[in-house]
Amino acid sequence: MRAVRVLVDMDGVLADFEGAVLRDFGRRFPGEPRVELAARRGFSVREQYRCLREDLGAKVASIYESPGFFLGLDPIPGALEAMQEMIHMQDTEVFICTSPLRKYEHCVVEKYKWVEKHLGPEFVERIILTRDKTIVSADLLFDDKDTIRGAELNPSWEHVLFTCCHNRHVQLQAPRRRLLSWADDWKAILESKR
Ligand SMILES: Cc1cn([C@H]2C[C@H](O)[C@@H](COP(=O)(O)O)O2)c(=O)[nH]c1=O
Ligand SMILES: [Mg+2]
Repeated sequence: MRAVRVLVDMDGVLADFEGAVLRDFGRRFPGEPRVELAARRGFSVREQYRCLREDLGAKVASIYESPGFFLGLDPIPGALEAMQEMIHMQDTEVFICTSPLRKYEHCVVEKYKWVEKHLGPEFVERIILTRDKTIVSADLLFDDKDTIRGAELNPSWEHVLFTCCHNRHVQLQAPRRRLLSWADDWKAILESKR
């Protein structure tokens, strides 16, 4: 039997990017309005803050571009346990597939450090860093970004939308599927590809 190859996104799926943005923004700019997680809409936190007030876009970007931001992200509940289970499953190949910021100085090295710290060296070997996930070949991609586009118009993977504050209101067209959290039945989704 051929192995099922699974790509797991990092921000919003393994690491709590949104929670840390909100927390650090409140600390750094206590007098400024914030977008609570329940009010988040759309993938880009920068765009939503910019719509709130023009200058807030740059302010929120300064949060996630700061040294220490990516390394300090909390794991999403259940993510680390699910990844450890997945890597030991028979006929299963798991990779972490994540996009760096354009302003990559701290982000790239801190993503590697985060994986080593929380998941260990065997997962560092399994990091795929790319701004175009469509050209990576796999059966499944768990990702919180509702629309994933790139050079390949027909990616080999099925994109399973991982529920996050910014996408919970997105209505998926059949046959698209969601994983509501790591407590949801991710194993059944893997099985459906065997
Ligand atoms: C503005 C903005 C940027 N990001 C960043 C964080 C990561 O570097 C990538 C997302 O990577 P993923 O592999 O697609 O999770 O973009 C973000 O996540 N949200 C934002 O609002
Ligand atoms: Mg993501």
